[in-house]
Amino acid sequence: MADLASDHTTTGADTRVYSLKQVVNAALASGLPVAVWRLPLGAATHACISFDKAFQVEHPELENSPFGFLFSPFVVGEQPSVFIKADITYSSGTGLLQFSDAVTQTQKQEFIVALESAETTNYSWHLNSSEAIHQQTEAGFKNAVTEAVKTIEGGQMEKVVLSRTAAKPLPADFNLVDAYSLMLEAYPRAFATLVSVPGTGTWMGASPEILVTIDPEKIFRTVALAGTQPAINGEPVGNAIWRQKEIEEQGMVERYVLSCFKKLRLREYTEVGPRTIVAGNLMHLRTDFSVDLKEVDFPTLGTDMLHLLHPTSAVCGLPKEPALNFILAHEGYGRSYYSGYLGPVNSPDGTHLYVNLRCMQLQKDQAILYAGAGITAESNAAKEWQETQHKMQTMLKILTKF
Ligand SMILES: C=C(O[C@H]1C=CC=C(C(=O)O)[C@@H]1O)C(=O)O
Repeated sequence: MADLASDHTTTGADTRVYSLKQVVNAALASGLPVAVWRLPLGAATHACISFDKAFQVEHPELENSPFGFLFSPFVVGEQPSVFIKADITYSSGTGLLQFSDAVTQTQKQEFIVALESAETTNYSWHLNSSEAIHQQTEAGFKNAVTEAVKTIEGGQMEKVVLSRTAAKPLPADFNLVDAYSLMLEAYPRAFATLVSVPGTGTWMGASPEILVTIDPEKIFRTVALAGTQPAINGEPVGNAIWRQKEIEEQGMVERYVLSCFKKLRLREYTEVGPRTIVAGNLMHLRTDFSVDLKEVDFPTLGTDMLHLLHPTSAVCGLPKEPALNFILAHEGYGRSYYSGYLGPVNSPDGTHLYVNLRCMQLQKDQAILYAGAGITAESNAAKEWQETQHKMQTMLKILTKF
């Protein structure tokens, strides 16, 4: 282990090399909020830690935000949108920690002491203050799907995304950072996150769905993602055959993205797809949208699209309002941060907000897995239930590795 009594500068940088486990455990031991992320196909894992224990934002604004990590629920206002300001940053690429100018010498020294014992001890993660989560039964979920199909046939909406939870006991030797590392390996194409905030709780996930990203070259991106079928090992994605139901379901998400551009009177965008993509054990249809902000003068596009898009038709439905009301009335539980959004804002790699899918919430002794499925007039309740089971495999596979 590094010599902790010496060899660190008194300004921004600490010259010692740390492991991700040390950094996360030191944050947990110090009672601080921490977020960890790895971009799809990214080589390095990044983390940020805030000394502010409960920083909440009412209406996230991307353009003027300092560097930090945003964690927002499905229903804005039902849970807080948490912002983990990057007081301390870490990258596995260098193994170095960086302290922002806002960090005092005392805070820095205390954190360095916490790092000392952080490699070996298995610290407990931050828990949600109201741990009880209502479970949706198989019969309850299928009834909700049947009701949804009737409502769609009645013309009140075109599509609604219904979801459910499943509680799984944590294996005796479960370790938070080891689980995250297993997830990085298992899902190299996913946006892989671990967020742990005092009072808010701990979530881990491997999302396939961009909500809003703006890279350092000032390219804005979003996607329309929908339609699901199991990926067949070794089978080229080009051979995938999609039913009319999935094509229409994805088409609705695409139309919704286009309607948001239209609302903002933005015409200069690029649209590619839909194409088949692989996400873990599943395939989806995805259309990619991009806007070059160097050429289009629209400085607030990121924030404007974020608020228009969320919750997208991939997690809520179409039209948005009746679909949301249907979810709140029939889903039978609160989604909390599942199908909300999360990611770094104004990091050196830009802003990368993804939809919180293929995720689990870690309680003291169990994991709560979340998954949903898009319901249209063509939906069959048994198949939709099975689809949620397939989606839950993404996190289940990680739990069974212990
Ligand atoms: C709602 C989820 O997935 C969405 C994203 C892709 C495909 C979906 C679908 O085919 O239903 C969902 O809209 C989830 O993973 O819980």
